[in-house]
Amino acid sequence: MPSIGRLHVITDARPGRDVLSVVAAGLAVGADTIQVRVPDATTDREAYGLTREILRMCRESGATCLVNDRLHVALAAGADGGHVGADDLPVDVARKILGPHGILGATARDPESARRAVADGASYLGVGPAYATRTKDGLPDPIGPAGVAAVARSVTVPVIAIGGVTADRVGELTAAGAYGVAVVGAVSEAADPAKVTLELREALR
Ligand SMILES: Cc1ncc(COP(=O)(O)OP(=O)(O)O)c(N)n1
Ligand SMILES: Cc1ncsc1CCOP(=O)(O)O
Ligand SMILES: [Mg+2]
Repeated sequence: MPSIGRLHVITDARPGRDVLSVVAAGLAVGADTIQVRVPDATTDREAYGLTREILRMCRESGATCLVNDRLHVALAAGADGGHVGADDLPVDVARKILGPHGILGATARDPESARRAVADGASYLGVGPAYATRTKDGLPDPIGPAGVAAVARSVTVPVIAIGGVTADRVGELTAAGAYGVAVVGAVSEAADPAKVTLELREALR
């Protein structure tokens, strides 16, 4: 049975990123969950192919493979689940599609939406943006560790903090009640993605 994991490396959907080499580097040093997140312009055919390759890498490493937004691709590829936010299928509908055993992440930034997402079938919550981030445009203001704590107090499912996460910030996020973290830029922008992933892994101990 795949686990939700504590160190989620999310593929960088920005142009010019070497996604597979970053995934390989992260898996080699302990990333326990990979989330496949692609540009909106990516075709389903391309998303499926990428997911199948990343799933193969995850199976070799014993890591969990999730797909962002496109649950049909997750199902078609045989991934372990998916992640939905405000612009994606509603959580209750996503749960119906994934079935009772799939891992379903949902984005939440306050206790009310967090409780609703869990009631609707979320297995874990992606909570943030915890800090400012350049990776995704149009986000609301960061909620900080205090905002993560408010959500973590309100639910019993794992909280994965996301948004501007770096190794030096992991301690305050786990102290706030986060079970784990999700990272894009700190790993994908690193000269040595494996080194940064290892630092994140160590910070989660
Ligand atoms: C672990 C995790 N948390 C939050 C998100 C954000 O998902 P969403 O709000 O659907 O935004 P997009 O990622 O689809 O742009 C996530 N992907 N993973
Ligand atoms: C997809 C998403 N949702 C909230 S923040 C974010 C991007 C996180 O990227 P980074 O780890 O580089 O801040
Ligand atoms: Mg989404």
